[in-house]
Amino acid sequence: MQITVEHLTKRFGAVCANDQLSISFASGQIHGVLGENGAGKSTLMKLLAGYLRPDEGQIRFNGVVQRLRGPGDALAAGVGMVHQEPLDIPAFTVIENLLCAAPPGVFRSRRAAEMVLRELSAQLGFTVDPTARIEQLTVGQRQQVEIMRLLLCGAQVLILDEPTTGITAAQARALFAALRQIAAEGRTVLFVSHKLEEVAELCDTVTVLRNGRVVPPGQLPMPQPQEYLLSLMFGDAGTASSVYRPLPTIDAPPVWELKHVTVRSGMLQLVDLNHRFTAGRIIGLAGLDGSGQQVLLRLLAGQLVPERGQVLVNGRDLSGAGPLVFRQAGIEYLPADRLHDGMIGALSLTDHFALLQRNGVLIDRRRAEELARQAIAEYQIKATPITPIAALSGGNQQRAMLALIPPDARGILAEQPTRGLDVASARAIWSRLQARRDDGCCVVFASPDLDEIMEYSDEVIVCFAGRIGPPIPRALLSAGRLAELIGGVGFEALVATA
Ligand SMILES: Nc1ncnc2c1ncn2[C@@H]1O[C@H](COP(=O)(O)OP(=O)(O)OP(=O)(O)O)[C@@H](O)[C@H]1O
Repeated sequence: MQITVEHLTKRFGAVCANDQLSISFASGQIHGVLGENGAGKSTLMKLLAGYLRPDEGQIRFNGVVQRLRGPGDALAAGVGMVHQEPLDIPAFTVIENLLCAAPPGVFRSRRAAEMVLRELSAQLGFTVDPTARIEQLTVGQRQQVEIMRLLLCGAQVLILDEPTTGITAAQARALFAALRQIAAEGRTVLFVSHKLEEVAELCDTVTVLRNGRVVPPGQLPMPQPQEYLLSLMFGDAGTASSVYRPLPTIDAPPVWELKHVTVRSGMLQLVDLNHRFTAGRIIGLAGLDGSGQQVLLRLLAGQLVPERGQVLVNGRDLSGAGPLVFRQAGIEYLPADRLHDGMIGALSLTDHFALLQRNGVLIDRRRAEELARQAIAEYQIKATPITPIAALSGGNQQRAMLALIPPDARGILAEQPTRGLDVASARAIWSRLQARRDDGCCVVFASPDLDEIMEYSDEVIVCFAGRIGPPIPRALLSAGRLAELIGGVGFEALVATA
């Protein structure tokens, strides 16, 4: 199905998120949509998928003008969208999600649905068990469920908003192969991303958005030179060099110390951990999805209680204490899922500062607003103090979450700190995290992106199949060696020499 938009415009108050866009996406192809955070990509996709209504302009599917009243209309017309944060029901199984979202009459019975799902999953090379509960799945598997749900509901156009965010390299490969198959069958794929390499690898065309407009006006065939696309996306900022600042050598005390700790989360158990996480360091946790990084982060945040052993925070034994006690001890946790676990989407930055006030039952609203204004200026957040957090772009949400960390924090735990962010926003986040490190904070982060691990860590800890390796100084590690360790090659020898 061909999608065409003409003079499409969407405003949010004073912000013109899509400004007179005119583009056409041909069927049977994969179309990349590139742009920095806040460029207007998600807005365009939500207009096409019926989640938003345009202020001006037209949307045509196969030449027919559409008046979409909601996502149901768009899907009935053949357009489905996979969101950055999957829109599934975690407590339901895969098959229950499929059944409750499908229009009436699509599946004859639960068994029929299960059979169709298994077939499609095998055909697309996915690894989804129809009887598993969504909350037990990885982000990558949840995305696979969403894609299959939309295809089974008849989508001829698949929109994917930052689909490789938070999934493993293997899942990304499976996704790309599936998308190529889907396009080869004549469907249209719109692939929204910040990652140039992915667009270069996968897409037949690219459309670059900047400040709500298409630059240059119209679609470009792929391949295009990377430098050219970067300059379209960011202007001069895109070609600036990395913000990595090496670490001065220091002899600092540990923020966290683990002594013979054993901890379990679901099926995964980390046994006999003995690690020190030193102040003034950035420590990257590398590993395949589900190798133990998240369990370790949650242990260090007080969200998981050890079965055995001691967790010392700034020298105090906090084994068995909960997250509140850890926060009071100066530990902050930045979850990957900013909107569900990190902040409250319906509340503004002012509301969040009000929630953090520690002065009894009275809220000093004026003070909260003042702090929100300061944070907006200092962290360059594109929002007002009263904009709901959910309305901010991913990069602005992440800046807001960082701005909420109190200045006296001693340890910051960041799960995928630049998840879904473009190059410029990622650099901004990293220069903030480095500033925190320079102030003596210990920053521990997990990322599926090996380049990010290599670029920003002072020390790297490899997690492999529930085992946590010793810290390796970044200077002693090459990208190739890291990739091998993540796959288990040489991991035993590394642990043995520690
Ligand atoms: N519901 C909303 N209310 C107010 N402003 C909004 C809303 N949705 C988007 N915006 C604003 O519109 C602009 C474009 O946002 P959009 O989410 O489309 O950008 P994006 O390119 O998808 O960014 P990202 O890559 O971070 O997801 C941003 O300035 C954003 O803050």
